[in-house]
Amino acid sequence: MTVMVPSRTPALITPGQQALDSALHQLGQAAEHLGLDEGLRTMLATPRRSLTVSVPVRREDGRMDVVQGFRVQHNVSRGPAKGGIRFHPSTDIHEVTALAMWMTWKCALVGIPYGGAKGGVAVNPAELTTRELERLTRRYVNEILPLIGPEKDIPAPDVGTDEQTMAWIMDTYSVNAGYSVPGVVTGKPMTLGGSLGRAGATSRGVQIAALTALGRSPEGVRVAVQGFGKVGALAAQYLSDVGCTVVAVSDVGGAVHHAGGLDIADLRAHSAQTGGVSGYRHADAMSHDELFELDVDLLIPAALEGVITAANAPRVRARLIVEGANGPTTPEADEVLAANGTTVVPDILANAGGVIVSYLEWVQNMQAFSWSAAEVELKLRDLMQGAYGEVKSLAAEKGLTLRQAAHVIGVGRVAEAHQMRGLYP
Ligand SMILES: NC(=O)C1=CN([C@@H]2O[C@H](COP(=O)(O)OP(=O)(O)OC[C@H]3O[C@@H](n4cnc5c(N)ncnc54)[C@H](OP(=O)(O)O)[C@@H]3O)[C@@H](O)[C@H]2O)C=CC1
Ligand SMILES: O=C(O)CCC(=O)C(=O)O
Repeated sequence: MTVMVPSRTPALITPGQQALDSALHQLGQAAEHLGLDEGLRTMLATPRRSLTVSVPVRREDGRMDVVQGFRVQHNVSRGPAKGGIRFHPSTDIHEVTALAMWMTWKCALVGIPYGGAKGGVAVNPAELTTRELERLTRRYVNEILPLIGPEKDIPAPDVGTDEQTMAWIMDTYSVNAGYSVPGVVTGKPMTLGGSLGRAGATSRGVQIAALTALGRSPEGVRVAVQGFGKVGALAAQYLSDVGCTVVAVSDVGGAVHHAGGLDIADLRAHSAQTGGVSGYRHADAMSHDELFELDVDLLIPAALEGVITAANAPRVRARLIVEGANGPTTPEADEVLAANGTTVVPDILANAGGVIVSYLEWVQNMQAFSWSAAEVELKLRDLMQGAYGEVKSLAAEKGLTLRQAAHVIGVGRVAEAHQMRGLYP
């Protein structure tokens, strides 16, 4: 594909700005391929609504901390805004904007009737007690209350949040409404209207994407996973369950490696007991950087953005990368990987299982109805495999990478929605 893309800033300041720069670069490439006019490109590059809030949080010792929170609705042309809420100390408005933009293309790519959003609070949840976290979550929700709602903008879990956080969000919104509104948030506990299959949905989608991309028996396929949270740990588990050999995983505290394969269920139990993978007795410690350079067949980044860069991409030996995380590969790294013949299944396709089952949860909530685990799994599989097939065909037809093809499809569908709704009143 011949591309004219926005010039890239060499000296970037925050990881969030770097993520937004990557997202804009990817949009620029897709817009060029689609021949979108300047006005439409600007609309698609610009979030519809961005809210920055100050969130006071009363600490157990009586101290008052004030942290920043964000909710960005990137696009709502295809339906209500949808996307997770992240609690992480380095979150900023730029990162949340990039993540919201990726949600827009992701929902369009897999054909679910949503726009894209994301939220974040610049806080380290590991440093707060449960009571402090609850107070923080409720106050943040009160601050973003005018934006969210089951027909407007539906949050979900992301880094540092979980189904307990979603339960507090649902309760805070419902108390304000005066009645229970389960459809305001997805990724809820089952008892509050959660869906069977949502907890493992992103990882199940990663597994489906990985097995489809491999196109051969998973038996003996060697895997390394960066990030051992909600997405990474279950992706490792599901791949191990079908015969892959997961040789290394990492979390913030370190990486562990065992060439003969890790017992993922046992390692998950160790991590739950000790707070991390480090110190697991059936594996050796290795550095975070070494994990990316292991001689494996499949590498799954499942933590944060910008971890595969121009600096380490030349040393990546995996032939296949399946992006559990959002934005783990920079555009410069993409070029290196493509030149080296490494296939990258991009985030907006590979990790779409989460938002797909969130959509199914929301549909169930809106109809006060529930599907069985098997029904949810079937619908997830259909949507994932359908999207994968479309991306692969377009990539082959036009000579694009899977990321370029996925963006052309996602951006193209959103552009079409804008055009049909009438761009220039
Ligand atoms: N949850 C979901 O449904 C979806 C999530 N995603 C994306 O998947 C990624 C992970 O999200 P999720 O699993 O929910 O988040 P979690 O908070 O559950 O887990 C994040 C994991 O990443 C680890 N981590 C953070 N920084 C590093 C690092 N520098 N090196 C190694 N490990 C690191 C954390 O370690 P520690 O535990 O030690 O802090 C933790 O194990 C994010 O990019 C998210 O946007 C995408 C689609 C849906
Ligand atoms: O489940 C959802 O609604 C969104 C999940 C998410 O934040 C993501 O796909 O990045």
